Amino acid sequence: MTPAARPESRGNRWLRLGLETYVSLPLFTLLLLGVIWAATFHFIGNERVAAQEAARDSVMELLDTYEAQVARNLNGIDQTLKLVKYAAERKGPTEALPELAQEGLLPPGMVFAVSIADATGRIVASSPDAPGMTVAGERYFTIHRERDTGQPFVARTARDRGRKDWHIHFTRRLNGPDGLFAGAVILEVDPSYFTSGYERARQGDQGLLAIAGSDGVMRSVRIGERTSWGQTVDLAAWERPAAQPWTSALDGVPRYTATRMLRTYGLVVVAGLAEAEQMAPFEARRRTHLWEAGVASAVLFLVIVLVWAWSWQGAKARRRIRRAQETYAAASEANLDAFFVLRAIWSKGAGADRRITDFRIVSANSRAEQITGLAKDVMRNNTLLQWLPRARATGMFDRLCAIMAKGGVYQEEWHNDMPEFKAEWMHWQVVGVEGGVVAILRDITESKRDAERIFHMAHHDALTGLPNRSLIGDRLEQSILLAERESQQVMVAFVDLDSFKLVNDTLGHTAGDELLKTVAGRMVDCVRKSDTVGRFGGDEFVLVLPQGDAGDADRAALLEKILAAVVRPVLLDGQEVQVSCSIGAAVYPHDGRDRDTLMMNADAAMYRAKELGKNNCQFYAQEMNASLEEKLALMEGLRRAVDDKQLRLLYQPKVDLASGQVFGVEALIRWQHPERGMVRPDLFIPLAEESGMIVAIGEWVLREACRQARDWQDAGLPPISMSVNVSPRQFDDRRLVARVAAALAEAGLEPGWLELEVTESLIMRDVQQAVDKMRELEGMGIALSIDDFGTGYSSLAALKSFPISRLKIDKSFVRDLAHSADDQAIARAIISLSHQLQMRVIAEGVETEQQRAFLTQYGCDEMQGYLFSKPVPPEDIGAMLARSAHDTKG
Ligand SMILES: Nc1nc2c(ncn2[C@@H]2O[C@@H]3COP(=O)(O)O[C@H]4[C@@H](O)[C@H](n5cnc6c(=O)[nH]c(N)nc65)O[C@@H]4COP(=O)(O)O[C@H]3[C@H]2O)c(=O)[nH]1
Repeated sequence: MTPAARPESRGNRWLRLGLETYVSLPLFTLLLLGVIWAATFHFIGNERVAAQEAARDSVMELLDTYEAQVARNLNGIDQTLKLVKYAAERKGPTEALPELAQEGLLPPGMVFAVSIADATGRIVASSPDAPGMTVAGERYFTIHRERDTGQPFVARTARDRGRKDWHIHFTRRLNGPDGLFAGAVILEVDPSYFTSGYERARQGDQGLLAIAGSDGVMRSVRIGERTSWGQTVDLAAWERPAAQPWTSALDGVPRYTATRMLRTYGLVVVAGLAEAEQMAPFEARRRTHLWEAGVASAVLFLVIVLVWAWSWQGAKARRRIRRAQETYAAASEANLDAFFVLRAIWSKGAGADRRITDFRIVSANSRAEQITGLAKDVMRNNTLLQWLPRARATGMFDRLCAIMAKGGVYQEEWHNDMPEFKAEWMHWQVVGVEGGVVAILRDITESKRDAERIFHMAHHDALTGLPNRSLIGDRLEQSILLAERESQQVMVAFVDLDSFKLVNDTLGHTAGDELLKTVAGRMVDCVRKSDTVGRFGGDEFVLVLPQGDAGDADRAALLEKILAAVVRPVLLDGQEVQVSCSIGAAVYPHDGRDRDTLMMNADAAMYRAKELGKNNCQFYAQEMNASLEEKLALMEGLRRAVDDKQLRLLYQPKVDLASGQVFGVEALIRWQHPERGMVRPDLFIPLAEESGMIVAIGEWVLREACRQARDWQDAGLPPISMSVNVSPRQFDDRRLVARVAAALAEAGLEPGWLELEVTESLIMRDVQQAVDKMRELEGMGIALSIDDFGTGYSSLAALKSFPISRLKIDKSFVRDLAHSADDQAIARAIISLSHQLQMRVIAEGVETEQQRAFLTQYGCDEMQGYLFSKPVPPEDIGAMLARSAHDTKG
């Protein structure tokens, strides 16, 4: 690994490239080949020069020898001519030859023929004999006759008439005693006589020996084994210095040639050596040298190719490594992670004694600088233990040694407590590499904090900061596991605030939130730190209380404490508010062995507490579940009831007390359950209200009731008012007015025949909102009445502002009217109040004559109850109205 690399300069790049073997080797090879071939050609050149030199020397040597030989021969011939001339001049031509022959002074007749011609050209004596021949026409005879040069004459090679063979004629003039021309001495010589000294061993097959006349005509030429004559040549050309071989017209063979003039005889001797033959040894050596250089080059080339291939592979591998290093350096610089490359420092010794004593920081990137606050150079001069003295104590050093020994990748999240690092949480990734480790470090403090924040948000309630549903579940599970291991108990308590909704609705959500926070704080104060108080949602809290071996009494005491804490008044917006709570508890392992069972049972117990009048706590008992299960089953069935047309409406007549006439009916719902038969509304309406299904059910009731009222009218029955109950959730529905209008429109019923009954507690939750909505309905022509009047806490002021046309005395006051003075007083008060507020008053649940009598006596306007009729199917009402109409007519 290398530290972050700076970009390499162009000069350095070329230098590095030049130093690469795969580049320098071919260059060196070219150089070497150049040297080999230059040396070879130089050597060959030298040898050529030497060979040419030798050839020139040889030809000169040959010429010297040949010249001497020819000169000797010519001198011999001339001596003979002179001798014959002398003898002929002294003794006469005929005497001279026999005398000389007798004395053995004539040359052998095989080679030479000697003749003497007289002044007329007739041969007068000859040896060997050639009688009757004349040479008067020969050129040499003419020359001698015309002039006495005192010199011999050499004629061209020719044939005599007397002799068939070709000869060279050497002649001298004969003078008479008077000094006048007396004839000529003629010596004929075979032309090959002058070239017989040709040595094959020395001159080869194409060597040349020749004698030419100064007239340029060859007297005798020998090339190899062949002798010829008579060719005319340009002697001036032949006389050139023998430096360069040249090609004569004789046979077209290039030769080194040399000539020399023999002035006495007017002859030129020529020696020549064929270039090809002279240079043959050199050519052989040249080929050998070229072959040797070629082989040496090939071997060199082969070796170099192998070395080059090897070095190219090496260079490629090095380039790959360099690129990897550059990439690593660039990547590590650009990386958001800190990189450290550490190389192990080993102790001296061998085998088991040898161990890692420290790590040297070889390389680090810029991010490492940021996370450590140390410059890279400072880090690189450090070892791990110098830099992090606590690395050994914290186990970091040993772990690095182990990773290096094992190899592979090791990673962990690490809560840092070393001041050398500027991050609280780090993610370490350590990779074991050859000779050390690479540590990659990432600052994860922010993400850790985010995760913690998210975890807290996901597991805690935003309002109170208490654990939420999911964390409560976890805590309960943990507590159960612990309790299981240690044979202990865990109590789960469901706490539901009573009347919280009322506070929320009357004082607003801010006050409601404040109340929840206060109550939560009080509950937390009541329990131990190890207990969990969580908010389940809305006004529901859950407590998880590991109990050890506490008994029922202890548990009850704790829950009572919580009840007391919650019920203490709370100051909200300067107003003192008091809420109670209902608590249901279930205990592990008795009431359930798992989380869900315990929760469900605690919930059931809480419902029982509610049923039992609130502000109390209940421990789970098995039978509670039965009603809960039934409730769940009913809820499930109710979902299908509307679609499956299982709902019915019964109608209970309302009677005018003064006239006894039916003036209206109240629509009362029934659920025709497929298995349970007719289910009463007080069993399922609260469930529908709780689940929200009341909105859909209420809409169905409205439409069905309006349709029925219209049907009766269409049947010609006297029009009556139709009362429909509106539940709190239905009343809160933003679209209530629209739904009512739609139901009326759909049925074609005039709004004046519809009356909506709302409960007293409903309109008292948010008086202003209720007034607004009621005014809207009233504006449409719909009548409104207050149901169950007397059970709530209506303020007179509020009551005055409602557009109400009728108050209904709750049947709980009617029931004991005969015996209870209180109920009588209440009934009287309600009647009186209604009248004062210009409202009509109706009593419900009238079963007896006494009740009717009392009500009539105190001015109650209308009544409704079994005394007149129970709720009945629509056809009964139809019959009832038909009857009433008939009676009236009658
Ligand atoms: N003991 C006795 N009871 C009498 C007498 N005369 C009438 N009743 C009963 O008193 C209840 C009067 O209705 P409610 O006070 O509005 O009380 C209703 C009403 O609050 C609710 N309810 C019924 N139908 C509907 C509906 O369509 N919508 C809504 N939201 N609630 C309904 O269910 C409650 C109970 O309804 P029901 O069981 O039909 O019970 C009816 C009726 O059958 C009598 O002389 N003696």
